[in-house]
Order: sequence, then C-alpha cells, then structure tokens
Amino acid sequence: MGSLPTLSLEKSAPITPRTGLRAPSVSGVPGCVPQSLTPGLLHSRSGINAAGKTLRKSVSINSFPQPPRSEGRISLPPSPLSNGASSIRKLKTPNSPNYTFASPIPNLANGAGEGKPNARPGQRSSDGLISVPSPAQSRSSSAQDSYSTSATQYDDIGDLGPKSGHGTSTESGTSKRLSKNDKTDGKGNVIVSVRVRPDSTGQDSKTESEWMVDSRKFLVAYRGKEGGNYFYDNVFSTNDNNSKVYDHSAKRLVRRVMEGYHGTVFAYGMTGTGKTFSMQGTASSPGVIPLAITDIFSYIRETPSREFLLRVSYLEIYNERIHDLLSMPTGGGVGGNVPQEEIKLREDSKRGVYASPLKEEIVQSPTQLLRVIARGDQARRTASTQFNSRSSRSHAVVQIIVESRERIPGTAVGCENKRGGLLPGGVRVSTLSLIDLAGSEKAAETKERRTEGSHINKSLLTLGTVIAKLSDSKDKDPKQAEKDGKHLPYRDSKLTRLLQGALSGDSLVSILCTIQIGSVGSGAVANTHTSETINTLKFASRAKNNIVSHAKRAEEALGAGGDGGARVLLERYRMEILELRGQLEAQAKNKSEKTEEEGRERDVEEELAREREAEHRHEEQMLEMQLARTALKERIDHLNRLILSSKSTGVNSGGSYSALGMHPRSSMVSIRSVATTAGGTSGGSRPLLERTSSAASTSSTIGRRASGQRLSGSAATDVSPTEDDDSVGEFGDGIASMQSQNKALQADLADKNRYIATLEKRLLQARRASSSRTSVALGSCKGIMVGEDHSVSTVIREKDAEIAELRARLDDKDRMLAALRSAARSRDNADRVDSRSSFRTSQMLEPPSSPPAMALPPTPASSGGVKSPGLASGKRKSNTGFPRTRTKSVDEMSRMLDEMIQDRVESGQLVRGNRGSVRVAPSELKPEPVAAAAEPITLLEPLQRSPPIINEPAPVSMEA
Ligand SMILES: Nc1ncnc2c1ncn2[C@@H]1O[C@H](COP(=O)(O)OP(=O)(O)OP(=O)(O)O)[C@@H](O)[C@H]1O
Repeated sequence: MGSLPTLSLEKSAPITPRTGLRAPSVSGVPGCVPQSLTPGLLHSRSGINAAGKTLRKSVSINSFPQPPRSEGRISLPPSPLSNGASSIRKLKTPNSPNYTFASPIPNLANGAGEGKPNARPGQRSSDGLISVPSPAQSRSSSAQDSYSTSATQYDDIGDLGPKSGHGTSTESGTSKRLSKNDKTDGKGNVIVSVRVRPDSTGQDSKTESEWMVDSRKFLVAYRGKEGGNYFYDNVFSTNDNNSKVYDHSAKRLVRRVMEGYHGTVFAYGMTGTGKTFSMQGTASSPGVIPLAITDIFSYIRETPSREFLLRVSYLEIYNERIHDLLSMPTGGGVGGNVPQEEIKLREDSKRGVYASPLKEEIVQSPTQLLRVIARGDQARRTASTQFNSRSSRSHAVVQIIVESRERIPGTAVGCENKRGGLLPGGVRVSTLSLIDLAGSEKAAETKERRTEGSHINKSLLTLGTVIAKLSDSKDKDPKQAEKDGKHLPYRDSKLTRLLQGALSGDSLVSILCTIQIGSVGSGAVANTHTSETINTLKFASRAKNNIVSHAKRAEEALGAGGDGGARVLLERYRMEILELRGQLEAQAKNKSEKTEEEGRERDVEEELAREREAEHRHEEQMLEMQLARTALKERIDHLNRLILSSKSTGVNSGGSYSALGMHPRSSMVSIRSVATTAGGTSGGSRPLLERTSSAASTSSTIGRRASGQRLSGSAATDVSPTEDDDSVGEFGDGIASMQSQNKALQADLADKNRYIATLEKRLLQARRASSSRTSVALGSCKGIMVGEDHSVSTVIREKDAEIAELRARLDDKDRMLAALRSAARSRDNADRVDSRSSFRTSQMLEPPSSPPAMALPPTPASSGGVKSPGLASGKRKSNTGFPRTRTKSVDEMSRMLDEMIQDRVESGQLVRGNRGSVRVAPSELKPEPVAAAAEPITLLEPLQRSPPIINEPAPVSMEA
C-alpha cells in the first residue's frame, strides 16, 4: 500500500534471548470443537470459540475502521504483505454472486452434527480432515495427536491419497479446484496453508464478523473492502493444534526429504500471529520442527534397508547479516555477540545456495537434535513489539541434512565388501529447511526496532516480489526463464537468496501463513491488522499460484570425490573408517610380527644365555674336576712315593738303616705339588712351604753326601730311580735318621690331612653349586639339565668314591706308619746295642784305612769306589752344622759297621747285591716284622703308577 499507519506503539522492551520452546500465551484452545460458520450467527458472536458453539467470523465491511493515513509518518519500507496486491488479480468482494457464506455445513449449534457433517467423498469431515483412508505405507507419527492422513501429494507420488481437489484459488467466489494438470506441472509439490490464530483477548470484535474461515472448504473469506474468497491447500482454524498443522502441511514433505527430496517449510505472517508457535510449539504442543524431528528418526528406525547420517545447522538473518546460531554464545542477544567470521552465501552446482562457513553438528538422536536447536533458539534475537512481547527479530533457518545410503543385507559397519569400500548406489543427500521468518510490522518506536523492521520488511518484500515474478515465468523452467533474461531478484535479500533453490523449483515447499482475525485493540490497530492479514492471504495465494516445483529425488553421490561428494560425510566417514581399520589391521599385524620377532629374539637370547651358562658351568665343573684330578693324581703320586720310600727304606736299609735321602725329596715333591695344586684355595700353603724348608734342612742334616746338591732346588727331582735304588741309608746315626723320618712322615701326614680336608671342602662346594644349579635348571627348564645333572652326580659319586678310597689308603698309611714307627723303635734299640758294641770293638781294633765301598750309594760322587773328597780328607762338614766330632764318630761307626757287614757277608748271613747293596740271606729272614709293611704295599698296589724302584727280587727285610 505504500503508506504506513500511525500506530500508538508500545514501548519496545530490550531484546532478550528466547528460552527455547515457549508456552502458549493463550490457553483453552485444545479441546475446542472446530469452528463452523453459520450465516445466522456471523454477527452474533466473536472471540475464541467454546466447545459446542459456533464462531462469528465475519463482520460488516462497513463497520471495519479505515486505517489512518501515513503521510508524514515513519518512513519505513513498505510492508511486503501490503505491497503485492497490485501484482495479483484483485479479489472479488463478498458481494460477488459466487461468494456465499451459506455453505452446506450443518448447523452445529445444537451439537447434533458436531464434527460430523454430511461428508461426501473427497470432502473433509467436521474436524477438517479428508475422509480418505490413509495409504498403506503411511506411518503414524510418534508425536501425540498425530494423524496418518496424507496432507498433500507430490509429483511422483502415486500412492498418496488424493487431495488434488483442494488446491487454491484466488478467484473470488469461485471454489476453483486444482486442475488435473497440477500433478504434472509441479504444483502438487507446493503446499500453502493458512492458520488462524485465536484471539488473545476473547472479546468480540467487529472485524471477526467480516471473516469467514472454513477449514473444510479450505477457505478464508473476507467480506470487507477488498474482500474475496481465498482457497488454500489447508486452512487451519483457531481450534486446530500444532499436531494437525504438522500432519497436514509438513508430514509428507518430511517423509519425502527422508526419501531423498529437498524440502522447505517456512512460516510467514505478521508479527505475533503464531509463526514461532507453529514452528516450535510448546512442550505440551510441539510444533513443526520437533514433530519433524520425531518423524525423521521414526523413519530411520523403520527403514533398516538404509543407513543415515544427520547433520544440523542453524542460522539467522538479522539486519541482513547471517549469524551462526550454533556458534554463538547462548543468551548473547543483540549487543552480546562475540565477533563471528562473516558468513556468506555461496552457490554450488550441486548444493545450490548455501551459507559458509557454517557449523554443522552431527546428531544421533531426537533429543540431541532438539537440544542443538534449542541452543540456537537461545541465541536468536527476540524483542518486544506491539503485537508480540517476544517477537522474533530475525529469520531463523534450521537445516537438517540427511545423508542416506542403501545397506547391503548382512553387512553392518565393518563388514563392507572389499570393492573399494563402496556400496552400490552411493550416498543420497537431501536437506530439510525449516524457516521461521520474522514478522512484518508497520512501525517501530525505537531506532533499533525500526532498523530491524526495515530489514525484515525489505527481505519479506523481496520474497513477495520474487514470488510475484515467478508467476510470469511459471510456465517456464525458472532456470530457463533466468537465462532468458527474466530477472528474479533473489540477490536483493539474503532471505530470497537462501530460498532461491526452493523457490525456483528444486525443492518441495510448504508455506504456512499465519493470520489473526480477532480483536486486536483499537480501531486503528484493527485496521492495520486486517490489512496485514489480507496481505498475508494474498502472499499465500501468489505463492500457491506461482511457485512451481520440479523437485526430484537427489542424485546419489558415488564415492567421495567431486564437489558434492566431498560433502558427503557418510561416505567420507566410511572411507575414513575403512582407512582407519586398515591402519589398525596393519598396526596389529606389525605388532604381532614384532611381538613374534621379539619372542624369537628373546628365545634365541635365552637359549644363548642358557648355553653360555651351561658352558660356563661345564667349564667350572671341568676345572674343578681337573683340579681335583690333578690334586688326586699328585697326591697319589706322593703317596706312592711315600709308600715306595717306606718300602725302599725297608729294602735299602738292608736290615740296618733306611735311605732317608728319599724322604726329603719325596716330601718336597709332594709338598710342592700339594702347594701348587692347592694354590690359593688352601690356607695351608705357607705352612707347606715352611715344611719344605724344614724337610730340606732335615734332609741336609741326615744327608751324607753332597747334600747341598741334592737339596738345592730342582736337583732333588733330578735324581734318577737308579740312584734311588742305590741310595741306601748312608748315615750311621740311626737315631737321627729315624726321628727325621718320623717327623717327615708326620708332617706328610698332616699335609695329607690338610690336603684331604681342602679337597673335601672343594668337593662340597662343587656339589652345592652343582645341586643349586641343577635345581634352578630343573625348575626353569625341565629336561634340559638332566644329562648334566646326571654327569654332575656321577662326578660327585666318583669323587665320593675317591675320597673313600683315599681315606682307606690313609688308614693304610696310618697303619703302615705305625708299623714303621714300631720298626724304627725296634731298630733304635738294636742300633744302640750295636753302637755300643761297635764302639767297644773300635777301641779294640784299628779302624780301616779305606771306607767301605759297599755301603756307599752309587752316586756319581762315589761311583768307581772313589771316596768323596770330604770323606777322604776327613774334613766333610755337615750342611746342618753338626759338630765334626760327631761326623767323625759316625764315619768310624760306619766303617766298623761296614766291617761287620763284611764279616757277615763272609759268614753268609748277608748277601751283597750286584750294585753294592746288601740284604739278609734268605735263611736268615724273619717273617714277622715284614707283615705290617707288606700289607700296605699290597693294599696300595693299584696306586703304584711309577715303576717299582726295587730292582732286586729280594723281599723286604726289616730287623726287629
Ligand atoms: N494458534 C495459537 N494458539 C495459541 N496461542 C498462539 C497461537 N499462535 C500464537 N499464539 C501465541 O501468540 C503469541 C505470539 O506468537 P508467536 O510468537 O508465535 O508469533 P510470531 O508470529 O512468531 O511473532 P513474531 O513474528 O513477532 O515472532 C505467543 O504467545 C503464542 O503462544
């Protein structure tokens, strides 16, 4: 109209954020019976209808107050709702002969026919529903009070209930039905509904008498100035609740969106007429958005043959700027915004026009989706206006993007075929846009409201203009018309730009226009209200007439490539899942291989360690055995020498004196070997060495010839066995030699005991170590150490046997030693007797001039009967420092002894050997003393490893 009325506006309250779904400010609507229009009652009643009562819906056009002129008033842009009248044909007034209020609707005043008019096929029942059975596939919504009756039809839907007879007509007085071409020209894809909001005051109003709302005829009629009949796809009376509105205007569209079509539902109307109430509803009466969400998830549940992925975005266009409501802090409101990256509208050949960058949240449940939307509602701008204390000051657009893909039977996530991870058919993407437009308003008090109103009105005006121009190109493809130079001003506002796809035919469209025809206050306000209502009705009519939708099912995007494909999250996620699964499998494979390799390495290392340990143990055992064997061998040699020495003592003594020269040497050898063998393990090494020197000194004491040579260093060991044979006792001092011999033997005995103790100790240690290792080995590695354990135990047994044997030999030696001591004592006694007699004899006889050759050992020094220099000169000096007088008497005694021996040889009592040795003649042998010594020799026979020293077969003879 171009002029704005001067209105007495309420003071605008500051803009506050919404709190989600709002409770209705008007109660008493549910439960009301549908209005019915009875001509007789048109002028009698108004306001909210009560149960069982009819409503007056029209008043006399003459009583309607004229709107005030607006000259010189606020220069807000003209309301688009009042600006499009010129572009459409004028409605006929109620005076038109075709317009009648005398509809064949039964009088419901008596209640007889309440809700049950004489329904004819194809006509609505009293509640406004078409009496057509629901199609078989029609699903009942899970929302309360949902209906299963189809509300409209779409171009490719042959199975939906026919409703084509109830279209729209703006021809006054003519209930023009949709032509049969509606189905083919795409009009069936556009649903236009009008909802009448109940009067908030409940007061009678003259304006109501001028209106007639017949939901059964889909008619809104105005009898005032510029009056006419308006037919739509749906007309919802004040009694119709949100559920019914949804079922008839959006339910089918939502289903089609789930099947792959794009769908747009938007609410249009003057401020405060119930757009937000219809779109959002309340907790007790959910609106289009929550009911659509419920149906979306119901559809997903009922369609196991496909898999779905849902994303949601929420934006608002406020003052011609796009804001992302999901990225804004809740409760921000105007002035409380944090700076956002500017969101621009872009166009894509596959996506059409879209806002970017825009946050999209993936949702998996109705509750989650509702929470996301409620969060966006919190951030949406609202303010108090003249007609609405919580007026939406922006256009709000909820977009639910539905991705779906056919699911191959038997394949769940993770069981995809290996053919590149793609399933036949690809992914289908469709979008459901649910738009709550800001309400147009005529004037505003504050500058802020005026600015908002200016932008709101401008965008709504552009929307009206676009729709009006669509009429001119409705016989053409809108895109083709665009090419032909038919300019459609989509770009003149963000709203029309965003709705371009829907308006140009790519989408199924459902437009819900809200009006209020009740009392709205003063006459001026009422006039404005009526004007806006008429403009809304005209907008709805134009939309129904002009928008032609050629919506087609969205193509399925194959793969993740391309512009469209890149946006298909379902496919991207699938590819990502496949990729991640591949990585996981590769990692698991690597891990298992690594584990196996580590296990193998560990096994090899353990095996090596075991081998090393076994080798080490074996070496230790070998070393111990070697040591023990060496010690035993040397000990055995030593014992053998001792035995032989004792034997040779008996043999070489010739019944007189033992050849003690053997003892020092044997002792030295054995002691040295023991010391060497025992090494550091024996604490007795020092005493043994000391013993060596003492033995040497003892030897030197009793040594007769060149004892310095014999006792010096290794010379002792250089003495050949031949020499031993002839090394008879050369000392005349039998007492000293026997004592020395006894001492040496005792020392040897002590050494022997010590050595055996050491051996036992070592064997014990070896046994312990072996047993502990064996037990460990058996515990950790059964069966592996059995052989070793067996060998170790064998060794231990052998050692035990050797020890037992050694002990037996030791006992033998002890016995032999006792026998020797006994023999020595007997000999001492005999020697003392002989010495005394010899001394007496020497006093009576002249000593011989030459030493007896027979008694000398066949040493190099004495071989050939040559006297030693010492002996010859009579100046031999003992190494041990014996007094010369003593040496001399010994010499004399020896000489005498030699003479005596010579005498006995001559008398046949003694027999001289080939090499100068003497022995008792067989006839003179006395068997008893030999037994003690002979037995050990026999016992020790197995130990003799060196050849016997005794060359002569003569038995051992020891004088008692
Ligand atoms: N059909 C209805 N039944 C009951 N109450 C209604 C109905 N329609 C709207 N109302 C109430 O009217 C008031 C205004 O409604 P609503 O905010 O939905 O209007 P609007 O068209 O969205 O206004 P605006 O454009 O200013 O945002 C709310 O309190 C709402 O509860």
